Parts: sequence; C-alpha cells; structure tokens
Amino acid sequence: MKPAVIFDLDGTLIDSAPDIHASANRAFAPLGQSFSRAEVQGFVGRGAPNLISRLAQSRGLPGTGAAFDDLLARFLEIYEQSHGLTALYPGVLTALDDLARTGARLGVCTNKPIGPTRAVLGHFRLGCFAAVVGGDSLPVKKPDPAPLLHALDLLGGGPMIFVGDSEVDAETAQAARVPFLLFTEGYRKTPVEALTHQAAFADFADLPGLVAGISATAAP
Ligand SMILES: O=C(O)COP(=O)(O)O
Ligand SMILES: [Mg+2]
Repeated sequence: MKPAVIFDLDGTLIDSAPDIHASANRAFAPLGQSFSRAEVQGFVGRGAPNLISRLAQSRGLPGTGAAFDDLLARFLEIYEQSHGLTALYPGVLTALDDLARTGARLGVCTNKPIGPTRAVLGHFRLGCFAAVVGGDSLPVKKPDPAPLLHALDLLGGGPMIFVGDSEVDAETAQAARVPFLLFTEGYRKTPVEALTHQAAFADFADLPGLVAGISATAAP
C-alpha cells in the first residue's frame, strides 16, 4: 500500500504568519493593543484559541471568559477572509503533484480551526487532500496523536509519513509512532537537532525523494 503523506499547514505548506499577524492586530485594535510579527508567529502552532489567549495574557488581558470569547470570534471572522498576505512555500505544488502521481494518499492535519483551514486550501485551489483535519475537528489537538491518526483513518489506514515544521508536529509524530519529516523553513523555535525527526528538508523539491526513501525502507 502506498504511504499516506499527511501535512501540517501553517509554516509547512503555507507561510500564513503575515495574515495571522495582520488579523490579530485588527482584532486587538479596539483594545488598543498591537503585536510584532515575531510575537504572533511565536504562538502559532497550538491553535487559534491558544494564540489569542497567549497574546491577550502578554498584555495583561484575560485569556478566558466572555470578553476573550468575543475577541477570539472577532479574530476568526477577520482571519477566515484574509489570504492576501499568505503564500505557498516554493515548490509545494510541484511536490504535491509528484507525490500524487506516485500514488501517495495526501492529507492535512493542522491545529488551525477547520473553517479557516478549508478557506485557505480553497483559496490556493489545493483540492488534492482526501482528508483534512483541523484543530477543532476532534475534542483534542496536536500534539495528541488522535487528529493525525484520524486523518490516516480517513485516508484508509496503512503506512503514514507526517510532514511538519514545529515542536508540536515532532511530538505528535512521536506520540503516533510514525516517521516525521521536518520542514526547516517554518515557525520552529527549537534547533533542528533537538527535534526527533527522520529527515529534515529546506526545499520541497527534496520531499518526494525523502518520502520514496522512507517507503522503500518500510516495505516488507
Ligand atoms: O496554530 C495554528 O492555528 C495552526 O498551526 P499548524 O497548521 O502549524 O498546526
Ligand atoms: Mg505548523
């Protein structure tokens, strides 16, 4: 059986931090707060509620409760329609095409809520993913392995490779006991050597070869 290749989204397939940053600043503007790109990017990867809560708390605002819920809803409403500053990383489309041509089954497992996830995949016409699992698709998020294993189930099971950019993704792959390919140009804060991974890559042109290498090793 050909492997399922399941991708993280933010910092892996798309450089979305500029839109997340701009949307966060618009959501916080009525509260008189704004953030640098680095502050916002540092909190991407554990889902939108965590991002907005951490940003609020960094300015002494509550990270839970009714006012926080309004703030999060405002952010999500703004962000779901904001794609103009987001870009696919170079070589992503070609790599996805190449993988699909070899028969690989493709999926996405992100902590971004499913609404904005589907919106951004639609914006970039990324229709190649037969399974898309968001941060609110299940009661738990990555690094719990359940969302990743759920994406695999939706693809029909079998061997899997997870591709991601962050500490959370490395932990998720370990918890699910699956090979992890680390994209080094995303939003990771930890040195590459400190993250458990099968291989690391900075250029999507290298991805199909890495997937083929792992599949060959795993073959019975
Ligand atoms: O934190 C998020 O909203 C999503 O991040 P991810 O796509 O890297 O999982
Ligand atoms: Mg990521």
